[in-house]
Amino acid sequence: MFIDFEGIDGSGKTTLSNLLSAKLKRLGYRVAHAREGGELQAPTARRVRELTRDSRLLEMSPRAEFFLNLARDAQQLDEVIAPALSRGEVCISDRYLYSQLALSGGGRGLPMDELRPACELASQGLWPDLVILVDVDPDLARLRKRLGKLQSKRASDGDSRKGLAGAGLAVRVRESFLEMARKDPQRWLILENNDVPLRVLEQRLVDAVVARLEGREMQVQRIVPASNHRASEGAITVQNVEERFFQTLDAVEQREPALAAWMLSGIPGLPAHQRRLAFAERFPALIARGMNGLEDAPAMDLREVLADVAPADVAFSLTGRTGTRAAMLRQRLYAQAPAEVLASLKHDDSPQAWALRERAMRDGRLTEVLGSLAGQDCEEAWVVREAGMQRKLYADVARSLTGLAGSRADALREVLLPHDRLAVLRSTQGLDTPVARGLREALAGKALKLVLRSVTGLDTEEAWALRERGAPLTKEALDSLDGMDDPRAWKLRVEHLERWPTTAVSSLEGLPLGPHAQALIDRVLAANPGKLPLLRNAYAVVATARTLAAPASAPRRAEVDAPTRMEA
Ligand SMILES: Nc1ncnc2c1ncn2[C@@H]1O[C@H](COP(=O)(O)OP(=O)(O)OP(=O)(O)O)[C@@H](O)[C@H]1O
Ligand SMILES: Cc1cn([C@H]2C[C@H](O)[C@@H](COP(=O)(O)O)O2)c(=O)[nH]c1=O
Repeated sequence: MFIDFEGIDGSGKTTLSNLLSAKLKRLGYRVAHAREGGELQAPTARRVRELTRDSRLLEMSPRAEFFLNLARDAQQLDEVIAPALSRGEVCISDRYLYSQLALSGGGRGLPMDELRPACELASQGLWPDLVILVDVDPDLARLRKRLGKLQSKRASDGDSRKGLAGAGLAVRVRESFLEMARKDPQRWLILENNDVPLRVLEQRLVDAVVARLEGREMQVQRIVPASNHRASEGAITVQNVEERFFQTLDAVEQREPALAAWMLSGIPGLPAHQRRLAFAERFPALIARGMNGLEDAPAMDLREVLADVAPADVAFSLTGRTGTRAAMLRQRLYAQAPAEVLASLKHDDSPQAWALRERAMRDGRLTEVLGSLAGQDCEEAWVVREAGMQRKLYADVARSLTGLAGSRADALREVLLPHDRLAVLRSTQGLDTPVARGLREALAGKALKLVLRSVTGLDTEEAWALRERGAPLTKEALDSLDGMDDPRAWKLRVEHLERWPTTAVSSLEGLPLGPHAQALIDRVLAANPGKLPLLRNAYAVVATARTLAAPASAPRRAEVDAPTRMEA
């Protein structure tokens, strides 16, 4: 029997397919997993995968990507899946040709009718007996994926081609999977993975698969394990969002405690701080990292407490923090976490910041010093950039130009472009310079997410045109409105709030809670009950607005543009 797992990135395919494989083996079945532990078993397929993920290949066309992905699946089929099936084993696959239909058809917009015959050829007529669609809210999938990477200390995908189109791609891919499942109910089983502990899901999955293996008919096409969300509790509104957020957090803590700790990231105010204290011993690194953007004294106290157990995360959380306590903490952390300490100095031109940079240069940490230079236009900074160019540290030099306007910076960007276009694009965040505009125009079709990020907060005709073009496709168009009160910002939020509800709300962060903002939040919450990332963002907006409105003596949030949202 051939069992395939499908679903968007971060939906839980790898986790659940591995759990199923292990359990079936324990039950005595002979099982082959074609992507054991997440690694494609065929070496050729692994090489093809590297190619499709390489972000330098920005010109890779949707058709070329499709055929490469077919090649990967054909190789897995010929080398791993077909032989296992012919040995009479149960063969489990983590993605198969349906992924290519969903990505290239649903995601990239190629005509499905033209894709299917090519998939048929690649499959040689061999299609799974059972497809498990692990279905999840795309916002939650991104959160879990990010959290998983933080906890396993794996590097983020960074510039993998995968992220470049923006988060909207996963939304379209998910819709495409659901459509395929709807049309082929005998083959597809949908397993909902939003608010259920993994062990419960695993059991339901094993029961369903064993029923199939024993020739018993499956009774259902969608497995929706009992959820903690109780509609009977009434609507969530701005008025009760604090109470409902913390109630929900309690429930999340029961099933995914690390996620609960991470959901507190960047939320100002005493109630969130008290919950951080309660989580700090169990998840020091997550709690420390999640204080990025918080400027109040209790947050600084907690950083000092966590400094020895989670030095890198505490250092990261100091980004944008100035003042004596932040400077002393950096001094203390430098020996254990020099890269993070230096990265936290972006836009800091204080004497203490320069003293640390000089120390790091003496220690031979050129790369890290370059990472600390965003926004610095003094001669010392240009000397370091020159040293970076001599060492061919092109991406790091580009990073050092982040947010820096002017002809000198643009001239260096021109030099860097042939080496690393995405790094240069990233450096144009918030800039309205000729190079920034030219690059955005050239890359909007290839790296829409980064292009939209680079116009965050920009109030130019070019930025508005890009947002209007991007908003139907991906949520990052609304991210780029963060804290903007312009009528065009409101229009975009309202027009696209059904598609990007979580982001329509988070983009209000930093704005006062006027009637317009309250009405939007209430409307989005009412339309999306039980959507966890949305509830978190709604509470973050409300808590931030309350903090900003509080008298100056009360604990306050950082600057309005500080990153208080969760990194996802
Ligand atoms: N129900 C759940 N409870 C807790 N954690 C979960 C749950 N489902 C998934 N996760 C976590 O979410 C993260 C993503 O899961 P996983 O890697 O299995 O997804 P995937 O679909 O294989 O993603 P990708 O296609 O990007 O490799 C993992 O860290 C996993 O542990
Ligand atoms: C670039 C890109 C790809 N996908 C899909 C298409 C492929 O089948 C898989 C490859 O991913 P994996 O990490 O090897 O499982 O993902 C996608 O969904 N989004 C993208 O941007």
